[in-house]
Amino acid sequence: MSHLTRQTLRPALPSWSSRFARANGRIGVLLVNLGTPDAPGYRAVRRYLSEFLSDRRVIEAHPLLWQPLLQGMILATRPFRTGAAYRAIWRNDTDESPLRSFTRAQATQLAVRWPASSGIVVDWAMRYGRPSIAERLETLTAQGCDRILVVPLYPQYSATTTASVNDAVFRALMRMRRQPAVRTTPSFPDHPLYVAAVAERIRTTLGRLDWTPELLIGSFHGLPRRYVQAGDPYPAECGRTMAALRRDLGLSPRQFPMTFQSRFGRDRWLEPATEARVATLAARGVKRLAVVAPGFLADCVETLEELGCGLRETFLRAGGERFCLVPCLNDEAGITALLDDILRNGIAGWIDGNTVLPPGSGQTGHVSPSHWRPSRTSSASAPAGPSLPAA
Ligand SMILES: C=CC1=C(C)c2cc3[nH]c(cc4nc(cc5[nH]c(cc1n2)c(C)c5CCC(=O)O)C(CCC(=O)O)=C4C)c(C)c3C=C
Ligand SMILES: [Fe+2]
Ligand SMILES: [Fe+2]
Repeated sequence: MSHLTRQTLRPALPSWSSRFARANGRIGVLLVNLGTPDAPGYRAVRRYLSEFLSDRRVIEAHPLLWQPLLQGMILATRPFRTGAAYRAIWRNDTDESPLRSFTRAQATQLAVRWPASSGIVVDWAMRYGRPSIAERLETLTAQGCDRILVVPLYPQYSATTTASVNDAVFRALMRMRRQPAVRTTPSFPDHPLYVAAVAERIRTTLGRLDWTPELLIGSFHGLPRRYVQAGDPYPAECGRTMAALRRDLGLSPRQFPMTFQSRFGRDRWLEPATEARVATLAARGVKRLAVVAPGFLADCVETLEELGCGLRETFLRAGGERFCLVPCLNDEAGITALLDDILRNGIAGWIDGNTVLPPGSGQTGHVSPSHWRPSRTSSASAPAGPSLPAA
């Protein structure tokens, strides 16, 4: 049974010694979100946007055509507008963007369930900006992680997000002589714990209001339509999330429609567009509106500024009277339970119960207690929904 030996508690080794004296046999878990600038000023935002919008998964144009446009006109102007949006939501207490604070908090809370003494090291990274995926993979391997689970924090798969994270991981591995074994986790658009956590967030938030929304909108980040025509399953996965949430909340598509926000550039993007739909609803006499953004696991500039400020203003200006933005899961207990389940599924065969198996032990091992597997149908239950008028 020596191969089942539990990892002993070891403090992180100082970097000079870890290079030479590796504590092998650990499992690394790397949570990855999109990324965010280091500061809301022009230079930091420009640097971030330049990295983000140079990703060929995000902008599918030939660099010879795209780079002159990006480095010229777009990065000369866009950072002012984007920087103003970040300034409006910047956390002055910690001097960072909410996305970074919440992503760190999600990793910290998961690490409480899986402390270093379990043989599992939980860490986090950003696809664009810092901490980078390459840097955190180096750190994890230096801490003795010879198996690494990468968890892209996107419930719905898109090549622009999930695949881009995986690209960056494997690009970083290309520079390593001694690579860890790596697994990446699939999207989870109707994972019961995800659906239950978002539905609960909606119920609690709307339950605290002293008014009743006439309509709840589910707004997802948009995507150019041609990416979908080329095979990106993103809108279908958003649809699965909406179907599961509607089931859980007992709402119809009319009471809880799906929209897409954040058009960028001249291409046609997914429709209906959140902003246009909200303006139309207000013009048709809807006075009380609630919005939730289920595709974002953490509040960020897209939710807090674009929806919480911009969309609110659009609605009120067009005749709306009450507006509520449901917060993302952020650091709620529900997200820790979800990430814990994703982790357990992801490392199946690498641990037995809560004991880390040594690499190459040939043990299948098992983890409990997850019963979720990616599927086309949700098994979410259907407790009472928020009180919205009938469709
Ligand atoms: C062509 C451009 C873009 C595509 C495609 C795209 C897809 C996409 N993005 C997210 C999640 C987030 N995007 C965020 C910000 C953001 N996104 C774009 C452009 C595209 N996104 C830009 C230019 C920006 C910066 C803000 C702005 O200038 O408008 C964020 C917020 C990050 C933060 O720090 O708060 C998130 C999160 C998804 C899920 C997605 C595809 C499905
Ligand atoms: Fe985006
Ligand atoms: Fe946006």
